Amino acid sequence: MFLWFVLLGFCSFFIHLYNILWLKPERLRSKLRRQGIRGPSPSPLLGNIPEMKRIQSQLIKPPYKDGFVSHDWAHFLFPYFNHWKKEYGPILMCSMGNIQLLYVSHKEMVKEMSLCTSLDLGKPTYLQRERGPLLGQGILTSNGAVWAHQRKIIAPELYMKRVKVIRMPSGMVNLMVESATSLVNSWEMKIESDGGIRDVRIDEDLRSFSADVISRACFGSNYSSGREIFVRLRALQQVMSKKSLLMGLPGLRYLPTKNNREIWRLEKEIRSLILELVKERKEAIFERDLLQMIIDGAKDDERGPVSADNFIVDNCKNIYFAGHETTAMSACWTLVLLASNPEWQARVRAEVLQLCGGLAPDADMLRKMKLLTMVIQEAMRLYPTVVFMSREALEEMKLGEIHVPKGVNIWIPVITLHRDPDIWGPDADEFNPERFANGISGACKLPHLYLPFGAGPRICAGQNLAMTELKIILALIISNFSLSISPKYRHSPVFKLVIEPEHGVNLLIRRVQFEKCSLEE
Ligand code: HEM
Repeated sequence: MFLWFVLLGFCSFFIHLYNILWLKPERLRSKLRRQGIRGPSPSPLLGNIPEMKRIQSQLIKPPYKDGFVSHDWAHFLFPYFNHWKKEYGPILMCSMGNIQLLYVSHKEMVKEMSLCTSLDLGKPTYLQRERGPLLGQGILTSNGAVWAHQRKIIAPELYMKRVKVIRMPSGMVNLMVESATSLVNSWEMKIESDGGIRDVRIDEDLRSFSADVISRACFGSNYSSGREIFVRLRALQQVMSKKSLLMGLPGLRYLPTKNNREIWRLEKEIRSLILELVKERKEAIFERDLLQMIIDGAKDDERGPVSADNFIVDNCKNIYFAGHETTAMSACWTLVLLASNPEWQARVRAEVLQLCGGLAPDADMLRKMKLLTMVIQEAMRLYPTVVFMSREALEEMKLGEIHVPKGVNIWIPVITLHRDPDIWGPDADEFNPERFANGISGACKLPHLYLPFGAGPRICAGQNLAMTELKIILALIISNFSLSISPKYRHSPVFKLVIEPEHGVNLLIRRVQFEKCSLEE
């Protein structure tokens, strides 16, 4: 009898595995196939992961040339998609483990998706499973009513009018200027001690700046404790990015591998640090910053105290993840572009100095920085930190001419769309901020395909805060220093959940001989 039950248990387990690993994805594929959508044949357990690895390994990267920044990097990151696109067209299907993907670079369909407001088109559910330790069930990964509740709490806090006067005594702009000024001062000290010019590794400094800003926006007076959390979140992101290509493999995250044990440790530490902060809050004076909004929002969550804690922890982690690396890396790529384009550097510097006249930028000056805005927009076109816009059909739905079955993931390759000569013209691969002189709609034929902040109801909630932060740090750097590419710099953008410089960014930095533009006393 016992043996019979064991045998039955084994059989049900294998039938279940067979169902989730092969039958279910195959059903989705056959529904797509019947509509004429094609793609590479998947293997049962890994889908197309082995072929992805094979194509990637066959790719020969051109050798580095000192000081040379080529923008032709996108196809080195995901060569398999380009390879398959040539064979199967702009809408193709493929699988990562048991995740069934629809890769869509078809312009009309991307437009349809950007405009789709249905809650049936949500964030991929695998994100909660696979990136759980980093993102949990916060605003970035949740769907339906849970997401709508989180968006209602978080998004209004990040709107422009709030960014200008956000609840800290001196306002968010001044706080950002304070953080940016301390970075400028630290570079100045380094340069002086080196006799007027210094080779500086800028990416870590920009990460610290961005961490500082977001800690202050989120945690107000507790921002130094917030930074402790950041250090661990960054470490968690690094560990988790190591396994991103295997993400579709079921059960992998439960194995006590070295990586997973590190992930679990960091996750636990982050959780207790955030909850400690919340506890301190309850005992201290009431403060109206983003953390307080999230704590108040958690009270409306009717799923009990454990869920309220998860609500707070997950959303704090989400704000960190959403706003930290993205902003730091966007600033980094913009500086690389300015350093390798001295003409634009001089034009932006002249604009900032003319508008600021040696003073710290305020909201009004920032609004008038047209050239700087154009440069940032062009940098985010060539180096979008988030390279795919991803969605899942949470119910069967029609997008364009395609009936997308429930459970199919849709990936829109932002990098490919941002380089398409049909959209941007023959100089699509070149740095030319002039194209944004008349805004995004003047820059290209299909403005809804410019997606650095995503699109639709899930568009980046922090884009105003991000643009303000970028303008402040870049204005202060460019008005105080002149930049050129260091011989140490090797241009190699890589994907680690966002697009990062593989070997960091080294720039040669000199003081410019103008009046210093810093925080006004
Ligand atoms: C240059 C910097 C930034 C870039 C490039 C960026 C980009 C993005 C992108 C592409 C998305 C996904 C949109 C989609 O799937 O359609 C997103 C979502 C989001 N971002 Fe940003 N982001 C930046 C900075 C920030 C900052 C500073 C914050 C907050 C402090 C923030 C908060 C969010 C939130 C909360 C979401 C989730 C929105 C939702 O799902 O409802 N982002 N961001």
